[in-house]
Amino acid sequence: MILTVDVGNTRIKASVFEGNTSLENFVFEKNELEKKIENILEKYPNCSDLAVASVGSIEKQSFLTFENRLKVHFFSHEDVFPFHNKYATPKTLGIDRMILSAGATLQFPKQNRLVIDAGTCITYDFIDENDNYLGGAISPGLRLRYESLHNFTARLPLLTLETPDTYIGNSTAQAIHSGVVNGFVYEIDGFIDEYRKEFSNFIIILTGGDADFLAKRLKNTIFANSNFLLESLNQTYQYKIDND
Ligand SMILES: Nc1ncnc2c1ncn2[C@@H]1O[C@H](COP(=O)(O)OP(=O)(O)OP(=O)(O)O)[C@@H](O)[C@H]1O
Ligand SMILES: CC(C)(CO)[C@@H](O)C(=O)NCCC(=O)O
Ligand SMILES: [K+]
Repeated sequence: MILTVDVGNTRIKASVFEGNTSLENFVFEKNELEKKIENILEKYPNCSDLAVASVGSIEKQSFLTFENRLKVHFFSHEDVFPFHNKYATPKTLGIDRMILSAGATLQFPKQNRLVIDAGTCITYDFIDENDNYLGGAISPGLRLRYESLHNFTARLPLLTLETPDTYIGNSTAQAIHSGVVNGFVYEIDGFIDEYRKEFSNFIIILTGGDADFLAKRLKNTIFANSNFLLESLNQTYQYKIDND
């Protein structure tokens, strides 16, 4: 059994895998890390490996305490990945984007793939049918948009996610919901349309904390898999073991 841990910008997600099957998922805050992992290992004592991808502030050292019980692997740019990295600054490419791209490459061989992760940030990653990682985009996520409007203006309230009735918001609240939610949806549909102009065929993988909310609102039909990063982490770890 493999325990996979995704340290995101906001929260931590973990899953226990038996082969390719996820047995249970966990979500927790950064200050609970050690205690939560202890609990998971108590419940699943057959975990033999711990695979971590972190874009957050948590470093490798935080996982060293588990090394006497499990094989711990903290993913970095030094690892083997199943794609050719064409990013001009490969060392600064987020490890979450690398894991998502590895998962897309391994799960959907020999085709163009676009991965959209709607989390704290929205990230777009494109891997072509020859397994070249080309790059993509980074923009603010849904919650970050609500928070930025409030934090960087004098008068805008902090609102929580609500689906706007129309794109013509007729009050401050409706205008904000329209700007944030419709803007979010138009952006993603717009990017997909742009990729369609250049690549006739590609599969789209939508993941992240806002994936389910988004999937039903996009013009383009896409299947959401909010577990894709953890699944990819499990697969990239197996790939690493086979190719080291
Ligand atoms: N409890 C929650 N805390 C934070 N965001 C949440 C929560 N529940 C739903 N969300 C939604 O999920 C989005 C954040 O996604 P996610 O949880 O994937 O972020 P994350 O943990 O920071 O991971 P990453 O850094 O990989 O994006 C927010 O825009 C928000 O709308
Ligand atoms: C874009 C985020 C914040 C998304 O989690 C992360 O992938 C990151 O910190 N990336 C580094 C910059 C880059 O990917 O080019
Ligand atoms: K993200």
